[in-house]
Amino acid sequence: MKIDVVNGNFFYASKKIKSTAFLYEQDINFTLNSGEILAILGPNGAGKTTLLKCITGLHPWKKGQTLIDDVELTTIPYQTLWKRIGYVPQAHKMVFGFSIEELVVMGRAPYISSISKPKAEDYKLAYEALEKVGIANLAQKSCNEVSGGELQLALIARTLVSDPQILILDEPESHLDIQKQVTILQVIKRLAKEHGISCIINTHYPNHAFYLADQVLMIAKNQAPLYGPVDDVMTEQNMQKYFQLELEKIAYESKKQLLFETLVPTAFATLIK
Ligand SMILES: Nc1ncnc2c1ncn2[C@@H]1O[C@H](COP(=O)(O)OP(=O)(O)OP(=O)(O)O)[C@@H](O)[C@H]1O
Repeated sequence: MKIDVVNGNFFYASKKIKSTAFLYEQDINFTLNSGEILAILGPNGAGKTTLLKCITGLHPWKKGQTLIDDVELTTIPYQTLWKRIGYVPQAHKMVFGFSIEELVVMGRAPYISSISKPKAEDYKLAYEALEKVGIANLAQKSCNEVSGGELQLALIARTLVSDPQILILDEPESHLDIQKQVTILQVIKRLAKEHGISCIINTHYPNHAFYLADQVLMIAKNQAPLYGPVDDVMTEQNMQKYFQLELEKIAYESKKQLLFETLVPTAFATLIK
């Protein structure tokens, strides 16, 4: 599915917070086609999580709009919308009284009527989703007995089980060991490239944007949002400006073929000395 954000901007306002200063220095605009991956990068507090919530309508835009296949998101019925969108929030260690399998089956909710129970087919799909993220062996464990990373993988499986056409992930790799990070990145890339799912991912790892993304949206306080193809946006100059950190781009080559690029903080060199 195609997602457009057109002139989007937002501010938090409540009885306590009177300010109506926009969070983003300039309005957010981007287009993401079916099967494309957009990585959102930015320092802590730049507004990445807020942006995902605005894109999905969880926080209504104060200005601008989200279009799904050219239809204004707010006009799409709630249940139809959440069959299309899978949203994986940042993982927190939550206390659930459920097993991992039950947690994942709950992802089928948009397909199950409020008076029915999940059927054998729903459990089969849940098991397949758990296999996809590599934790089918934990199906019968209680959510309280697994690690933060394992719970994160279960939350991703819960999203996959509803067969979304758009996948929105808020720092899905943040609690995962390096092997599981690679698994998750491979799963996301496969879902996009083989199943045509459009993915938006918040990440603190520039390397993951290099590996995964077709496009990058870079945001930071008091900086205009930058949006475009990975190589155009993720330059040493832009990273320094948006993250206040000097980085050097290094190419990883094999047999004179560029396999991927990585950004290394130059400060590491002085730490080693
Ligand atoms: N519910 C809220 N009410 C008021 N302000 C909020 C609320 N949630 C977030 N903020 C503020 O909005 C700004 C952006 O927060 P957000 O969580 O979107 O940033 P982020 O880029 O996702 O950060 P991080 O990388 O640390 O997860 C921050 O200054 C934050 O303090």
